[in-house]
Amino acid sequence: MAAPSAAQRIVIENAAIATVDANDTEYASGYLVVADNKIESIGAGKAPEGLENVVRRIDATGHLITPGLVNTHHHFYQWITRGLATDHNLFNWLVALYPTWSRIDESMVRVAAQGSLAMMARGGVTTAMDHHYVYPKNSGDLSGAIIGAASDMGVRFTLARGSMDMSEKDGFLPPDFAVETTEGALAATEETVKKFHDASFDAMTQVAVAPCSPFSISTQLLKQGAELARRLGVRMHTHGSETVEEEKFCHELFGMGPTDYFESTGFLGEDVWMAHCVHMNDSDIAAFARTGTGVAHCPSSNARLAAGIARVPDMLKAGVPVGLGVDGTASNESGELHTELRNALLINRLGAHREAALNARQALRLGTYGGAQVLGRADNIGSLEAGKLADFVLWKIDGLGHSSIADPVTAVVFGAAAPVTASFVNGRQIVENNRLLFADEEQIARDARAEAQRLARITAQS
Ligand SMILES: Nc1nc2[nH]c(O)nc2c(=O)[nH]1
Repeated sequence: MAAPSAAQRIVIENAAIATVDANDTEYASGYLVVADNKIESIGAGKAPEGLENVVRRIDATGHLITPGLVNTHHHFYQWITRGLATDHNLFNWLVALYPTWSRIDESMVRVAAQGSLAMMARGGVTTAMDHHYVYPKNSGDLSGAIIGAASDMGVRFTLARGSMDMSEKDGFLPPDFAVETTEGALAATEETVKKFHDASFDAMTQVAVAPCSPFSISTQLLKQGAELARRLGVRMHTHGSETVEEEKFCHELFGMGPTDYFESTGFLGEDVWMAHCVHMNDSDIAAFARTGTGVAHCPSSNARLAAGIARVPDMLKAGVPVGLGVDGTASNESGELHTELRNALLINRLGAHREAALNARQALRLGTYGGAQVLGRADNIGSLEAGKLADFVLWKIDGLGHSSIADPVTAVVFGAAAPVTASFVNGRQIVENNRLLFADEEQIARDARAEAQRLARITAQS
């Protein structure tokens, strides 16, 4: 029998390190040793001597190393419908955009996924997710195109296979032509999980069951979606409590608020994370804490759509797992996650808790470990600890934007978006000096423009 090949090591030294472990351990000058796709050791000072099979040494002087950022809510297809309906609230924004979104096809979705992923990855995202809920008839293999784009770029990825089965004719929001049948959506979701979901420790692709929102889905889809997810052992995701209009809709149709409605369908639990959660009262937050339901906090999108300010400090105090989300880029045109750390901190300080709402380290935790928690991956990513997967970022903090800020974490969270000198996923470098190593940004930009124009033309002709 052939001897197992020895692990290949990468040694990184002389960096400030924020591990985001349970004790928030930090090193003013430390080292990180990667062996194959895992962190082998991490600590203060220089790396241990005598390591074998060291294939690369990096002198990270002038950098902060953090866990890779984890994005917990997005809609990639919206990359080709950015900058539209810019002065709308959620409901009239959705009504304005559904007719365009209902005309997407596989080629458009592939390019939109590449654009969304590229924008995040070059800014330090190592784990991404896409809540894709628009599946027009005969539009091709949309889920396959999205997953292929993430895999090509080397980004760890969760596809939340979304669905909508209720429309205007039922008194719901989407136009009739934009929705699937309940049975069709459930069958396609099951097929997607069986084809793509990987449950292993170092999985690069996972799939979640993700009916869209209370005003676009039936109670049956929520209940059967929850049953399906639990039968297959995968996570569940949806939008909830985003706006006052949604709250009113739920009270009028279901006789209760969104959180009680979700709980009545089985759609709360440790295996669920929900986007937005802006309009939550004390009992809603307590229900999330009691059931272990996670939250994807999307501060920029909530501001763009005038939704409100989520009560993140109260959620954290109650023990609710909270991560950060870019949200779709039709409601957050920047498409970056690293700026959401700063926006989460600043926007939450406009709420009841003022300057005590969040600090820099809590913001970093939301964007890393918190994200890993809500995606169900806190055992393998989200903090820098021996045995965890080697997903991490080297932020350059000795340049113009940051060198005069003494504290490295404050520099990265409060300061301008810090340049990413290197980003690693699963022990493999995917970004160097803010450039993607496995994608051509200029080509993606050209393709995205062409596909955005093609979609606008098709919509105008329909
Ligand atoms: N911010 C967003 N909220 C949503 N609700 C829903 O049903 N779709 C969306 C969306 O695309 N963005």
